[in-house]
Amino acid sequence: MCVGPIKGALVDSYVRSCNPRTALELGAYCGYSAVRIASGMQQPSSKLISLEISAANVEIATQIVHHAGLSSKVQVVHGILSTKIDELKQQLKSMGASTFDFVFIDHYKQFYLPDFLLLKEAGLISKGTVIVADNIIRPGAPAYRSYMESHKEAMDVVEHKTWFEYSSLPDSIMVSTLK
Ligand SMILES: C[S@@+](CC[C@H](N)C(=O)[O-])C[C@H]1O[C@@H](n2cnc3c(N)ncnc32)[C@H](O)[C@@H]1O
Repeated sequence: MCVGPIKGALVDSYVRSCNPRTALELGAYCGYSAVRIASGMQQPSSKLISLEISAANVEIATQIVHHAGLSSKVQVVHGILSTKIDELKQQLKSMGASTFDFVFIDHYKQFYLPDFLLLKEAGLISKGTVIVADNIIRPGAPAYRSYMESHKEAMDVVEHKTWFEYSSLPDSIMVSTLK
């Protein structure tokens, strides 16, 4: 499911304050959050790369992005992070960058922590990178949450209590900024 309007507005506010030139999304689904994030990226030649495991979703998200007039800003890429590290490094290099300014994590919850650690190990995130992670409570990413809570010396961490998309059930979004 997509992040929805309530949490989407929170994500928007972080995109605005971070004003990223380079952004990465893990989990495109139908492209809803990609359109929201890219719409807030105001720097010239800014770019969002959205990784998606499902080929069918890649096709749908690409069409939605095109329909929103954002094809020059968003690339929906078929695959998973562990097989795309070199490609992402090349993409960043072509933009004169080496790390992502903003990351939205919204794919399978058990991949949150391993993929965050992979981004760190690969040097794709660095001081100042803002990492926004959805669904911390529901369905829940407990390993990611406890890692963030126990590494506050390396990151500024804020957990926003909110609601699971299109419901009144509790959820939270966690925002970590690398120190
Ligand atoms: C919650 S949806 C994403 C919603 C989207 N971010 C939005 O708000 O519009 C999760 C998506 O992650 C994809 N996914 C699951 N595991 C993945 C992985 N390891 N890498 C990339 N995408 C993955 C799923 O196919 C699904 O489309």
